[in-house]
Amino acid sequence: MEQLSFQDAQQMAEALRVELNQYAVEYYVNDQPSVEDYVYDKKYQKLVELETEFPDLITSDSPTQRVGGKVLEGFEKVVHDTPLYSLNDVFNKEELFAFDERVKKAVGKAVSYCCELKIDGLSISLKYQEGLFVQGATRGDGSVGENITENLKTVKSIPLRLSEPLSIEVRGECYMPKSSFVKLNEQREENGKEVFANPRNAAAGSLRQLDSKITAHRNLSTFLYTLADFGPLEATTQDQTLDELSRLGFRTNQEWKLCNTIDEVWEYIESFHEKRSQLPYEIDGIVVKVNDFSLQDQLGFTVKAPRWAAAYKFPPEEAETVIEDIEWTV
Ligand SMILES: NC(=O)c1cc2c(=O)c3cc(F)ccc3oc2nc1N
Repeated sequence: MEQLSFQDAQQMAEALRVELNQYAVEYYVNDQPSVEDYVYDKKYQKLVELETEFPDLITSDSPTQRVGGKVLEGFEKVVHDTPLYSLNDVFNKEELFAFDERVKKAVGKAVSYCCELKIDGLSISLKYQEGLFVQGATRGDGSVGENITENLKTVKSIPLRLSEPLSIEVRGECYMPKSSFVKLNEQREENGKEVFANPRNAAAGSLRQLDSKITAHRNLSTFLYTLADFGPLEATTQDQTLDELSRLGFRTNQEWKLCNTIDEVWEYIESFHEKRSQLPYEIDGIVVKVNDFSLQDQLGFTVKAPRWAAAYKFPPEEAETVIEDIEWTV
């Protein structure tokens, strides 16, 4: 390549970064790629050449920073600014309706609920300073988690830079798609390694890697659902929050539904109980949340969980009964 001035290289690198990050949002966040892989790969290679020749060009949001870096000795602890609570489970229609009765009694009126698929992954917390991803952590015990920033940087659906220079904290679920889980276990079986029992364990094992280069190959994804530190954002309901997260470049699960009665909630639950096995990711139920934040504040939390939410749990999916090829003695 002809000798480039630093300024020219800097302009080219910035343009390539913007273009490549946009392609990545289309592919990994919106599942709607606009270019073929080879177009991405060629431009990516060009950026790698520029960054190799001019290392000072490398920025924290460059797509080249997603391949994983140094191997850690261990994970630092992270004290969460606000706790990551767990959810109260309900297991049948009666318990769900009893939850609704408690809510109506406490707030003195019927409320709308935002219903979301309950993704069977790991809770994560992501912090951004002036729009840049600065820290990712596990839930841990709810108050103290592990700093897994290096690993989460390799998760392609997590934006390294937001569409606005905001300082916020968001929370959601990191999971492994069913198809990636099957492929990973096939590889492990071929290499004589122990297979993972389910996608949740596979995701957990992939996020607990001290070598983020391994995490980078596990094809993890995310669905974000909560703003923990709103910064300047003013969402006042859960459905607005989901729209805001999406606008900022986060991957959100689009199956959510605003239900104005508990009967609608029940219909939604029944519909997804049927569709569950066709989803490309595992869910273990439906999360039912009082939609209005002022009502959530009125309801508050118990020691371990919000009073304004319930997790309707599905029974464990019947494992496909695989009849092994029985070796018939000849
Ligand atoms: N697994 C999930 O897909 C999921 C999980 C939670 C929570 O764990 C959760 C915990 C809280 F204290 C409050 C809201 C929550 O909302 C949630 N929403 C979701 N969609």
